[in-house]
Amino acid sequence: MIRKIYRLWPQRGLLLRIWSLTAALAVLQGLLLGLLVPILRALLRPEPDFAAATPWLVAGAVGLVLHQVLFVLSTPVEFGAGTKLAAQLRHHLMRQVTTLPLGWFTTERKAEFARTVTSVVGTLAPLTVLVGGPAITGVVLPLTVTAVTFAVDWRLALVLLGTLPLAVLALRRSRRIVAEVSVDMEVAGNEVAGRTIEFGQAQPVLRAAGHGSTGGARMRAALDDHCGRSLRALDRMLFPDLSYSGIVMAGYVLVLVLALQFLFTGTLSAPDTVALLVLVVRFLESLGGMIDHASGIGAMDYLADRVEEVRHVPALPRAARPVRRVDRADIEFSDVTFRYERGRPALSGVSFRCRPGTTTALVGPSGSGKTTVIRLIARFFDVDSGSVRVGGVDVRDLDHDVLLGEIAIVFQDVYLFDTTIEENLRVARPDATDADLAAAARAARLDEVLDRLPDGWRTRVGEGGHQLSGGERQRVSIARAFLKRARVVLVDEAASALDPENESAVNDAIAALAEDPERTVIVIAHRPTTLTSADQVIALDAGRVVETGTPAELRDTGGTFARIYHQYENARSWRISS
Ligand SMILES: Nc1ncnc2c1ncn2[C@@H]1O[C@H](COP(=O)(O)OP(=O)(O)OP(=O)(O)O)[C@@H](O)[C@H]1O
Repeated sequence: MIRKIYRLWPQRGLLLRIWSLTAALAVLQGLLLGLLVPILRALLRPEPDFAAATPWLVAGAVGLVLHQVLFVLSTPVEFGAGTKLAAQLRHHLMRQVTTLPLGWFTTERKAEFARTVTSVVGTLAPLTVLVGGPAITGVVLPLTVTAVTFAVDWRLALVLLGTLPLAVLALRRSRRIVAEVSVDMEVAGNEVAGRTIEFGQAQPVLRAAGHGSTGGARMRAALDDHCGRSLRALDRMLFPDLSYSGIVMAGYVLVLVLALQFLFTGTLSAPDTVALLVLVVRFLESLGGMIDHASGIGAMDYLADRVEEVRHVPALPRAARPVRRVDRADIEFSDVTFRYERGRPALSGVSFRCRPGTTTALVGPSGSGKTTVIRLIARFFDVDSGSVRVGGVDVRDLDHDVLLGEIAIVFQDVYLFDTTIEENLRVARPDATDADLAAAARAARLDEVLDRLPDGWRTRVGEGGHQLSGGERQRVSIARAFLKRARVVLVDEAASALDPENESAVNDAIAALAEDPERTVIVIAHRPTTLTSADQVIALDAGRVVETGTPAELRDTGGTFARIYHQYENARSWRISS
């Protein structure tokens, strides 16, 4: 356990200092107790021999001072150590996720990662100090006492030594059960949290149905389940707790009986018996105290596994000698096949080429693989076979930062940081001048939005950008692409209807992006205007390219493109007439 936690931490200096001070204090305590043997031997006789006891008493006094000094030294090291350790691990995890494939960041994993960085690390770090320390004492002190006992009476030392593995086995069992129970309780806790949110949101419905104060059945079921699981958890932990205490107690009784028997048979002197009984009490006390920390140790085990899960996600493989320059921004798929973790291949044998200065429209029914094409260009994932090339270089051989520096992605659900519009644009190029910002805003038709907002560039957009409409957020995103001077722009056009002003602004902005002869634009197209203005259309179906050509060539073929084009046209005329 201690080794597992130790390996988990990126910087081990602080942990090492805390734990070595704790271990040193435990060894010193055991040795100080051991001094009782020569002291009692010298003093507990018909004629006490103070001269013989004096060096041991002096050694004891020096040992006590040393103990106090170590204790004073360890206090400031431990003070705030939990917070420092949490910060170290959090920084490490944050660095680690920047190396992961972007495809790893699904909604569930993002939530899980947020929980790991906040609550899991926040609980684990203080536990390593509050529980890790006593756990080390609980092992080191009994071992030191056993070693001292060996020097006095090997028979009793063997009994102590025999108690240790039995106690460790019982403790392990208890720890395993705590870990299992923790998972169970977390599932029940998440269910209660989910039902509580639902309960809050469903208040109008519940009240309309006359259940406002009594609550919904699902909420009650979740609470009952949580209560039931808690009681079962307590039941499950009771037996291992009792068996551990039983083993420790049996060890104590056995040593007591044997010590008295050795005393009365004359094989153990009275002073040694007294000293050994004191040692044994301390041995059992610190060993017995471990059960109080069993749940803490079990929790540490479980939390450490959760952190390990994130730490062991394989990073994107990096080329040994990555290419750091791309001359042209053309994109080429050669016989690409790709499958997500589960399911059938999302793309099979896909080949196409997009030249700089052109716009390519990707079309196809839902699930045909359009988004996957975009993800593979930005190397969210690596292909299973074939290759994706940007500027003639396989994206796996390109330096990842260079690749991402060339690409701008305009998602449907653009995420904006909870700060000003200006800061949100500067993410694309932190050293941009005001003139650069203004030019990018003009090209993306964001300037019209800024003119309307009372605080202009300094308008805060709210969490995720919710203070702006979908079309306005897309304009911010397109402005970022201009500012970044990205030579590859990948756009996922909003599938849902934008208001006419936003729609025409976003259309114009995408068209303006395509005017740069060095830029390659690929759009997942959902609007007839985008489809007709594209230089090339690639129609996908079930992960395969089924048509490639210009819009004019494909419009009257009766194929996938023609069908989708007419559907979009019909939807648009329906919207206009309704
Ligand atoms: N993260 C994922 N994990 C597993 N399967 C996925 C994932 N993303 C997409 N898929 C599957 O891959 C296939 C292609 O999906 P993709 O999102 O590329 O299609 P699409 O044409 O963009 O669809 P839509 O128009 O609905 O967005 C689908 O069968 C989809 O279910």
